[in-house]
Amino acid sequence: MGRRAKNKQGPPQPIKQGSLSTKNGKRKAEDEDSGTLRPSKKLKDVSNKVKGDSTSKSGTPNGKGRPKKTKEEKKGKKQVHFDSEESGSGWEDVEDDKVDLKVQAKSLFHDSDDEFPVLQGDLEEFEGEENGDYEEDDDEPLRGPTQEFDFDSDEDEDIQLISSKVKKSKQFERPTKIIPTASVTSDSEDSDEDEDGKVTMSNMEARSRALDEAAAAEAELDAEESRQAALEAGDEDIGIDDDEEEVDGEFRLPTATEREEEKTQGGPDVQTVQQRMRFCVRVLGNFKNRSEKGRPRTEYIEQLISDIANYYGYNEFLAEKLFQLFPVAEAIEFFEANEVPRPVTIRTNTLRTRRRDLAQALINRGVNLEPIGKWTNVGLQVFESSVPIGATPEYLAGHYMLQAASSFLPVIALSPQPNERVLDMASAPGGKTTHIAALLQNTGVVFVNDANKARTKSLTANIHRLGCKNVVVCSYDGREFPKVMGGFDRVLLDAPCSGTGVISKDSSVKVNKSERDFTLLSHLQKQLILCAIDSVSPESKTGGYLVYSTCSVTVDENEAVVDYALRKRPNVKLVDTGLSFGREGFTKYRGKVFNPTVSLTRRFYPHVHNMDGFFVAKFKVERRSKSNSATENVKDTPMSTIENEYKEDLGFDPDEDRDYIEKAKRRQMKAKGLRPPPHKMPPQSQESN
Ligand SMILES: C[S@@+](CC[C@H](N)C(=O)[O-])C[C@H]1O[C@@H](n2cnc3c(N)ncnc32)[C@H](O)[C@@H]1O
Repeated sequence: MGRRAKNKQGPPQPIKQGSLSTKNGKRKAEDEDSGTLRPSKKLKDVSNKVKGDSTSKSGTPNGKGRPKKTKEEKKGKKQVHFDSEESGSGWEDVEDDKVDLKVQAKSLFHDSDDEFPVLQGDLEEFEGEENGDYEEDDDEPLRGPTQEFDFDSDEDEDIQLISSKVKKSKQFERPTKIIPTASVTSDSEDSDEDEDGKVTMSNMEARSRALDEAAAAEAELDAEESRQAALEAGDEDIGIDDDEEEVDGEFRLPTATEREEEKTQGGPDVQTVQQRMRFCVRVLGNFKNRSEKGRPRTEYIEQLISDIANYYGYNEFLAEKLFQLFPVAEAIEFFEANEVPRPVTIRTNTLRTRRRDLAQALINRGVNLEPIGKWTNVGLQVFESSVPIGATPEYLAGHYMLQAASSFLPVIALSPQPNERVLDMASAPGGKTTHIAALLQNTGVVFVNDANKARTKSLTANIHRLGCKNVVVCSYDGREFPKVMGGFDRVLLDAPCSGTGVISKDSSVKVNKSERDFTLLSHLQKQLILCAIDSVSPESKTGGYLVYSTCSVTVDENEAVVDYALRKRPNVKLVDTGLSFGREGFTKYRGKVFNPTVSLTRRFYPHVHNMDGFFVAKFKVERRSKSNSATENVKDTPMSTIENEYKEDLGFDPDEDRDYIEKAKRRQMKAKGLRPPPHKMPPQSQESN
């Protein structure tokens, strides 16, 4: 067994243990119908990391990230409430003049912040309350801290202290926090043990946090270690207890005929699938010693992917795509983590208040919260609340934004400076926009754009609620933006994506994405990134940066796009994101080799960081030298030309398409009883004639 395997970090815990699972797969439905719980313990033992409170997984059949009522809730215990309305899958109603992508892309995209759009319909509840007072504050915003990194601040401890005083009598369970980094852990100021080393009421909080952090750092090391081991050995001994062998007993991989038979009988039962997954993971962990003679590795992998798809409710294509991102055992952890909601987090709006004051105000209302971690000085993690967190007077007064922790990352990487001119190219519903405006302290200007006009309504509402006064909202296709204006100090492209990082919030992704969707998305992202680069001013005195981000974990939407941009724009280079944690981007993936600097990009995973899956890349845009000015400015280039630039990479062959169109036209004419014109010979054949 791997040294660390015995000691592994627990799973990313949900806000309240026991309110898990957004399963919508077939197995889930069966479980619920039969009233039995999904017996996941065995699997968790295999991964030896994901040890969530499986017995309490009651699950929700519809997914959409809304946890089903837990036993605690039914008994009347408190839970976190959201009153914010969930928006649609996004990107509906985009003008259809670019039929090629826009039409096809409808409903392809996923918006990382869709879960927390502007509050609607709850205002009446608070009429005549503090709300009015806050409105007066609009013209005199409180200026909060503008730096994201403030490691000297003792604010975290203060908030914890306030929080712990209020919580004393409540006996709250302490779920695992969002995972901080090893570097943060080593810096930790929380080792404030009493001199005699005793645990006291005053140091308990800090000690438990320090333990969480140490465990988190350990988890990151574990993952790294197993990745390295897998790469080096070409085999993945994932450290399963040897006595597990006995539990497997005589279990063996079914033959192709047996699998066919199984299908005709309506598929295997959930126990069989579970046992088989566990078995395959074990065999693949030490293939030389555990595999059956004559059965190749691919057979085990095929079986495992098919069972994962079945068990977790994915289509096989996506199950395989996601499986391929990780070593075998870690893949299971990833799929498991997608069954658990991520922690509820809020971002303090420093234009209106300070985090300490906000924390105090919410604690007074019965909200149990803590600072997210040292990497942000504006984030709070909400554990429990007796009030709807999306409808408190503080929320309505714009003191905070309900925002996933991962969504802070691109803005931290962007690091806008006061008085700069910033573009947020795909911005609705505005989680990152309002964060940018706050970091600019309402100075400079933020142009915020979204191709979907309907979505700019919630964007505008958020901008007003949070008191951002330096924002100009517009609605263009981002691919046209360089033609509209340019010269920005910094640009954020939080690109439309497949949402494979936010499956715990929107489980429909599990079944509604096909290979073609990923091709189209990658195509659009490549077009957008070039336009985003060309919107940055290389002359900027303070900036000249682009941040590209997605809430997806696939390589096609991330490293492949970044690598493409590096090839097409020799005047840009990747730079450090400034984020103190996250895994390095892939520089090699399934036979593709990317620019080595792609390792500067960062990946975030639910099973590692207890955040939504996310990707962040930061570019520095430099002046074009004469030698590289061959690549025209997208701004001055017609869209048709820009699209042609992608031809070779995207596998679209216009000549081939022309032929298909021609054939289709001829068929149509024949069907109408018309005689099609004689078939035109392709130029080459004519020449050879
Ligand atoms: C991931 S979401 C952005 C989330 C936003 N940055 C936030 O933090 O709230 C992607 C957005 O891109 C928009 N979008 C899709 N295609 C676009 C295009 N061609 N140009 C500009 N925006 C586009 C979608 O309408 C969607 O709102």
